[in-house]
Amino acid sequence: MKLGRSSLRGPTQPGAQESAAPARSPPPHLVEMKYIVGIGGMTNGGKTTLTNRLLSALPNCCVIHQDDFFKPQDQIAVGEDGFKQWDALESLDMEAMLSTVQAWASSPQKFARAHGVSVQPDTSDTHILILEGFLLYSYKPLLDLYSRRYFLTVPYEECKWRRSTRSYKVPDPPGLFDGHVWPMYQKYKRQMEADGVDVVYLDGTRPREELFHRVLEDIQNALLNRT
Ligand SMILES: Nc1ncnc2c1ncn2[C@@H]1O[C@H](COP(=O)(O)OP(=O)(O)OP(=O)(O)O)[C@@H](O)[C@H]1O
Ligand SMILES: NC(=O)c1ccc[n+]([C@@H]2O[C@H](CO)[C@@H](O)[C@H]2O)c1
Repeated sequence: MKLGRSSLRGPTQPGAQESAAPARSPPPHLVEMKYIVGIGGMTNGGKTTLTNRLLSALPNCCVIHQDDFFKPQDQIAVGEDGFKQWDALESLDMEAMLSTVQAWASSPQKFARAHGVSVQPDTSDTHILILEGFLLYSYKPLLDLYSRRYFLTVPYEECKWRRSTRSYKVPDPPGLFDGHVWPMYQKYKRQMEADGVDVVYLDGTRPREELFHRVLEDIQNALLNRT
């Protein structure tokens, strides 16, 4: 199933636009609005922090974390840089991630219920899905599905320092940041820019609350204007 942006919206009543009457837009309260937001960007840019704040503020909002789609460790190749290629797109099962997004799109209500998200009756025509991850805009089949693509960045030194404070399921071996993580980040970002992907850059060194309010207001405006 190919999900274009337009196919993510439509009348809630099948056939509503098929009558012989002159084509008219259904009244706003009958239009189901599906809105996919990407919270992407570099490792330790603050994606999870921002995502969690948005989740608690937005109605009918589900999340899919890209990190949940890492392949098992024994399937991660060792590259020419001498490191296991955790930061390569091939280390993620992106087909499975796409299927999960499609499951949400085909029935956001069912998806929300299955994931313990309560659906608010007064806003039930609006459904939001946040995709959170470090390589959201490098997998072509997902690219057109986003209504908004955010991209968090922090300077090299800040990123390296934040990363050194974290412990991942598989701990970083010495030298991983400079030998693999940072070069891969630069490679994918360059490619994204060369492909002309339209992203909204966010400065991840700004205070958490500022980032949250900026993105929340942006999403709320887009929902109001249905853009
Ligand atoms: N706006 C901010 N200002 C300062 N520190 C922040 C900010 N946002 C997040 N942090 C801190 O930076 C670190 C990384 O944050 P977070 O886990 O949200 O990033 P991430 O992009 O999801 O990382 P990754 O996906 O690589 O694990 C955490 O220690 C977090 O507390
Ligand atoms: N979640 C994991 O299984 C895992 C294992 C090894 C490395 N990582 C790192 O996660 C970051 C993205 O959030 C990448 O920079 C990976 O290096 C994750």
